[in-house]
Amino acid sequence: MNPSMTNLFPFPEFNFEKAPFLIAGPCSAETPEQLRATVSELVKQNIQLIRAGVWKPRTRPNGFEGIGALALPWIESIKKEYPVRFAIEVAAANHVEEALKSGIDVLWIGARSTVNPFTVQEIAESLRGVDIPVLIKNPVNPDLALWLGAFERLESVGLTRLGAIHRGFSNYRDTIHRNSPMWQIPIEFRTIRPEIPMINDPSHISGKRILVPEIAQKALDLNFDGLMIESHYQPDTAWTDAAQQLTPEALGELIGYLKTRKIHFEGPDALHQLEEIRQQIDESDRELLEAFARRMHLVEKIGEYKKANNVAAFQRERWQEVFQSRPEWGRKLGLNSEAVEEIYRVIHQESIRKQTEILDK
Ligand SMILES: O=C(O)C(=O)C[C@]1(C(=O)O)C=C[C@@H](O)C=C1
Repeated sequence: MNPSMTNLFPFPEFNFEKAPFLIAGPCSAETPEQLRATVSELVKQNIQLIRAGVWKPRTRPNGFEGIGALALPWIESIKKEYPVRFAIEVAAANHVEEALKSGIDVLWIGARSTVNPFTVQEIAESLRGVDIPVLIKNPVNPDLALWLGAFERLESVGLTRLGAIHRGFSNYRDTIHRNSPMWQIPIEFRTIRPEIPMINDPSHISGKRILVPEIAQKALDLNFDGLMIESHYQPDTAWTDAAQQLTPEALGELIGYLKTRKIHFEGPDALHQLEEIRQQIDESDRELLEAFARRMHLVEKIGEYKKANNVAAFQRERWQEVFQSRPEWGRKLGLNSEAVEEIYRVIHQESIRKQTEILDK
């Protein structure tokens, strides 16, 4: 368990030992009955932090845009009945004001707000001097700097209890996922800000309940600190995101079979073996780089030859030949041909950079 989770959620009753830490609840608060029924079932699954959308940013107008502040008294009364805390989304200063007045425990900034520095700044200003956990979803577009920038804006007004939510990135057309996970972005985020807990939202990435388990498991394989999963007592009747919500019972089953991973290897034998394999990796990386340097040397040689003969750096036909054959060579060696393609894209970029440098010298 990441110790910074206890800093993020300084609630003594929260049980972080029972990994993964879960936030669950309906996409939207719809009616007092729906919210109460969902919470009463989630409590049976040991959920301690309930999510519920109160103000809903919708892509198109005239849809259900959330109950708004009218749902806040429902939350207050449910909190008196059940041992739960609530997290809601805020997208403007007046949302923050209403949420704080109603004793909401945790706020989150949605993907459509993170994308807009004015909105994030407005929310930050409205939170100056307030000590409350705030979770920041990744922006809808795959822009790591924008995501990091939102944290900096909240930190600059003195907020210290911050967490990140990875909810995936928008697609132009429908793909298998509603939002592409682009796992490398949260990985890079955690390399830069390792102290910030990272929560995965498999519901918004998958968009379909059937895909929620594999995304949730992948997040745990990557050692995410928690999961935020949409759950509704009658998902098929949900007013928003009906396809991706799980019943509390299905959520309980999912929790039962998700596997959490240890952060590190344990015991001298395991460590010794790991060390040995890592030494072999160091060795093959050296060989790889030597091969790359040899290749670049040949590319430079062709570059000089191109300069002497006044020939363009980019040679489409030869490049197509290389680009088509190498993934196939890789595949025969048991490698993932898409990864080989990716590597050759980068290699070609570097060849072109080097040769244009030579041509323009
Ligand atoms: O074959 C060439 O002309 C090269 O310069 C080598 C190379 C490569 O990296 O393989 C680089 C640039 C060209 O567009 C095609 C291929």
